[in-house]
Amino acid sequence: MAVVHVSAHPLVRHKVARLRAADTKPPEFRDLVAAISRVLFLEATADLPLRPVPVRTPLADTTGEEIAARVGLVPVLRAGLGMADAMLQALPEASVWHLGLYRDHATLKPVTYYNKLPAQPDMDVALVLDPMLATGGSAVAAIDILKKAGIARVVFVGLIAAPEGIAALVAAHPDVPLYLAVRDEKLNDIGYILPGLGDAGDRQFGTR
Ligand SMILES: O=P(O)(O)OC[C@H]1O[C@H](OP(=O)(O)OP(=O)(O)O)[C@H](O)[C@@H]1O
Ligand SMILES: O=c1cc[nH]c(=O)[nH]1
Ligand SMILES: [Mg+2]
Repeated sequence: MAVVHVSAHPLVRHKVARLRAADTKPPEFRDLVAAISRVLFLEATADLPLRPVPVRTPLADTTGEEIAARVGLVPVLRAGLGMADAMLQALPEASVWHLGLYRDHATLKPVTYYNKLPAQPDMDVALVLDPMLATGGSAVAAIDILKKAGIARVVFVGLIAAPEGIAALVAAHPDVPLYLAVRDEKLNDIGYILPGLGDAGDRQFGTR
């Protein structure tokens, strides 16, 4: 059964309120996406393995630790881009694999238009990044692609999730843990999350 982790961090709750507000303009919206993503990244990577590493301080030799897992960040275009930038600042050694998916407005089904996964991905864990988990179709499709490419360990990190999307993702990929900023109430009749924040891609990049 999948682990569904909804952040209890006060900073996340504080920032999500501003993220939702209709009067938040793209520059502030992008800053908020980055700030929330940094907290979620820490929560989603708290169990990464470490290995010992020798360190010479100005005074003595000692043993430190370094992250032993190869981490891939997989932003789902467009809206996942801001999340990946924030996480890459925290872990610059991570690889970034871009996946282009958009949701067809009529069918609500995901359409894949770009895939920059390496031919032989050699990552230990891939974090799929998408601010919005609505019907779950896009997240399920992104994870299908990663698993077909041979990635054994996948984690989903999102900002706002509808119960319908969580259920669809857990049903399709029960081995994939979810790290979320907030679980919302429901989808409206055209597949948008309520109360949500509108279209996360448009709000980050000023397109409408
Ligand atoms: O759970 P789902 O029902 O699949 O919906 C969620 C998807 O919709 C949004 O992308 P969108 O299609 O708006 O593309 P964009 O990021 O380019 O705006 C969002 O960023 C997710 O990828
Ligand atoms: O509410 C929603 C649903 C899908 N995609 C978004 O950007 N927002
Ligand atoms: Mg969009």
